[in-house]
Amino acid sequence: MAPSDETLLTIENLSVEFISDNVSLRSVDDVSLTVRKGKTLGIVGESGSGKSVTVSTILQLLPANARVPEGKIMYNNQDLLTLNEKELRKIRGNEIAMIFQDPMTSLNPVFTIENQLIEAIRLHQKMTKKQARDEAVRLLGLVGIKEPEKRLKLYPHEFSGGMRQRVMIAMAISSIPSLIIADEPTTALDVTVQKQIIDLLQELQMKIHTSIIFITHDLEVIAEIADDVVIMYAGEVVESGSKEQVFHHPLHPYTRLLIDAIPKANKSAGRLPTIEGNVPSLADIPKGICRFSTRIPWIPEEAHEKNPQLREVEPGHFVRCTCYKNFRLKETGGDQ
Ligand SMILES: Nc1ncnc2c1ncn2[C@@H]1O[C@H](COP(=O)(O)OP(=O)(O)OP(=O)(O)O)[C@@H](O)[C@H]1O
Repeated sequence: MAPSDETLLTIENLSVEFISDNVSLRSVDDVSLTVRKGKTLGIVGESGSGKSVTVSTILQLLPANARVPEGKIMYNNQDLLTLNEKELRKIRGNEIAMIFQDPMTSLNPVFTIENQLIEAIRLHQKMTKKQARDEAVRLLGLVGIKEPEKRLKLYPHEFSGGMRQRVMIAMAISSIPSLIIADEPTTALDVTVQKQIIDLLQELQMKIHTSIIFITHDLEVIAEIADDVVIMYAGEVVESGSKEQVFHHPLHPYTRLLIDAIPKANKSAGRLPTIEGNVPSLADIPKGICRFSTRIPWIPEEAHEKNPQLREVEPGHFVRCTCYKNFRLKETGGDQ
C-alpha cells in the first residue's frame, strides 16, 4: 500500500437519531466512509442529507437530543465514540480541527484576533505568550493575511468574511492537525474569495500533509479538490469511491442525475443541480426500500433491491441498491 493510501479514519455503519417530542428520527443511517492520510474526502448531498451530522459525530459535537445507536469511528486504533470528554479534548482542535461555514460562530466578537489566536496556539502547544504571538504572526502570514502584525490587533467584525475564514484556517492549522473537517467553509463567500480559500486549503495540505473532509453543495469544487467522494441522500451514503470512479464512472442514479445536471446548475450560487422531485422529510423516509426510488419513478419497482445495501462493486467503489444496473436517464427525446 502506498503511503498515500493509508487510512486515517473510518466511519463504520454509523447511525444517528434525534429525539424531539418523544419521537426519534434517524437522520444518518448506516453511513460508512474512509478518510485517507493526506487526502481530501468530499461529501456531497442535498440539504438535510446528513452531511453535517455525520462529521459532527466524529468529535462528538452533536446536540443533546441526538443519540448514536450504531456505528464506530476508528482513528488511531480507537473508536472515538467510546472516548470520554477529557480524552476527546486532547483530539479536538489538536489532532482533528473543524472549520465551519460561518466563522463568526467560532470567533468571539469581543476579543481581538490576537487574543483568540494566541489562546488557540497555547491550548495545544507549550509556548510563552511572546512565542505564541510570533507564531500567530507567522500563521496569519501563512494564510495570506497581509501586514499580520497590524491585523492581529483587529476584532473579528473588522475583517471581511474571507479574511475571517483565513483566521479560522490559521487556528485550525496551528496544531498541525492530522485531519481538518471543513463544513461548507466557502458557501457564504463570493466566488473569487471561495476560490482563494480553496487554493489556500490545498496549498496548506501540501505543506502539512493533513487530511481534509470537505462538505459542499458544489460539485465543481469537489471535482477540483477531492481525491475521494461520498454522495449522500436522505441520511444514507448512496455512492462512494475515488473522484475518478464517482465522476467518470458514476453508477447510482442520484450521482448520475447530479452529474448530468451540472451544466444547468446555478454556478454562482454554488448549489447542487436541481433534480425533479423532493427529498423525503425524515419522518416520511420509506423504510426497507430504495430511498431514491420516488425520484426516479420511470425505473420499475422490481429493479430496486429490498433493504438496499452499500456494496463494493469494484475496489474502493461502493453503490447502494441494485437499481443502478437498470438505470437510464429519463428520456427527453432520445436515448441518453
Ligand atoms: N438538533 C437537531 N434536532 C433534530 N433534528 C436535527 C437536528 N440537527 C439536525 N437534524 C436533522 O438531521 C438531518 C440532517 O441534517 P444535516 O445538518 O446533517 O444535513 P446536511 O446534509 O448537512 O444539510 P445542509 O447541507 O443543509 O447543511 C436534517 O433533516 C435535520 O433536520
